[in-house]
Amino acid sequence: MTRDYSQFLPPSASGNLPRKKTAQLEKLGWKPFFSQQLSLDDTSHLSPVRVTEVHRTGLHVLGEDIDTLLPPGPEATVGDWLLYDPQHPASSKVLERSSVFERRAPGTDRKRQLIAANVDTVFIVSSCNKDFNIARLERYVALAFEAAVTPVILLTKADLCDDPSSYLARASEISNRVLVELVNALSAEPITKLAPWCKAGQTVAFLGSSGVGKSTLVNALFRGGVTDTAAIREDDSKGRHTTTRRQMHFTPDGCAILDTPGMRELQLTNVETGIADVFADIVDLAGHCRFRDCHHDTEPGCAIQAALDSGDFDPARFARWKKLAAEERYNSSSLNERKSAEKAFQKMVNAVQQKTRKQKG
Ligand SMILES: Nc1nc2c(ncn2[C@@H]2O[C@H](COP(=O)(O)OP(=O)(O)OP(=O)(O)O)[C@@H](O)[C@H]2O)c(=O)[nH]1
Ligand SMILES: [Zn+2]
Repeated sequence: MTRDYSQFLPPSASGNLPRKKTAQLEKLGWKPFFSQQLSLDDTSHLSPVRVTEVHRTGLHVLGEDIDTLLPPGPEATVGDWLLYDPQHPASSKVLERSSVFERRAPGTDRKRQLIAANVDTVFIVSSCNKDFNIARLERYVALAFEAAVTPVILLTKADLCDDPSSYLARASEISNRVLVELVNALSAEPITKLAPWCKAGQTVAFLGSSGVGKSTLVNALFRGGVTDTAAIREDDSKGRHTTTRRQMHFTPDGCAILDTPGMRELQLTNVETGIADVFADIVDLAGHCRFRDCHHDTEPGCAIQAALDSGDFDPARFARWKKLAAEERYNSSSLNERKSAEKAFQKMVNAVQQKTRKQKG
């Protein structure tokens, strides 16, 4: 009798899927990270599929010879990988994500909203003009770090600027973990400059303010031939027409570009570790302050104040870190926490006003 020992062996990079199947999935962005999550039992009756669009009526998924709409059920977003169960499509399992962009919904319960999953690289786009803002770039880099996505900063409109190298120098100081590229998005440059991150099987996304050139860059990657960006009209469950945009496109090079409305509106919430990564040097220093809850203002034994005094530290960068960290605390706090903070503040204002009145009277 031949025994099957395979279940005792560590999962292989290609998992338990046949080579032909893997090759098809790799075009959609399949990686060893996902195959390693599959058991033999899974692959016997389930198929990996990737979510390319989220509709009110369900999830549009692509896989090996699969192009279908799953009914609502799995808590998934664009870019997610699911194990499609043809018998019970609504209970298809979501595979663990290699990265995820998410945000907290406004309101009391602050429910988590998934924006995009399994993105490999995010291009943070700004222009060599008055759009350029270090604080904003730092915020986007923190978001990327928090999502576990590699950020690359692209500075567009280099062709319209007299001294692009000064912008390059300033952006390069943000973090030694982030590469910065100058680019003229209207030329052929994007194809060559972005090529290292836009290979077949890679998934990329773009972040940046309006007008910085995101669409122009995407168009360049499609060699001007984006065919499926146009709005698609579909019927929702009540037979009404709704307009949606295709949210994942594949370039001629086979790179997936993830473009969801949510990505464009991303705010800074729950990015505490991302901020700590961007400002790792400051966080390191703060660890040397005498008090664990040091505010780095006037406390004795403050390592940050000492570094600022000695001129080792850029005070503007320190100020940006303080602002970003405070904003993050505010955005991530619950509505109740905010209300009680506002109440406490109002109480203090009232007390001060009363005291002033008494002094006057
Ligand atoms: N000269 C020059 N013009 C550029 C460059 N990048 C973008 N533009 C122009 O800037 C304008 C805005 O570019 P878009 O690509 O629409 O900007 P966007 O970031 O997609 O903007 P939203 O769609 O509002 O988010 C367009 O007129 C582009 O032609 C560049 O590198 N050089
Ligand atoms: Zn301190």
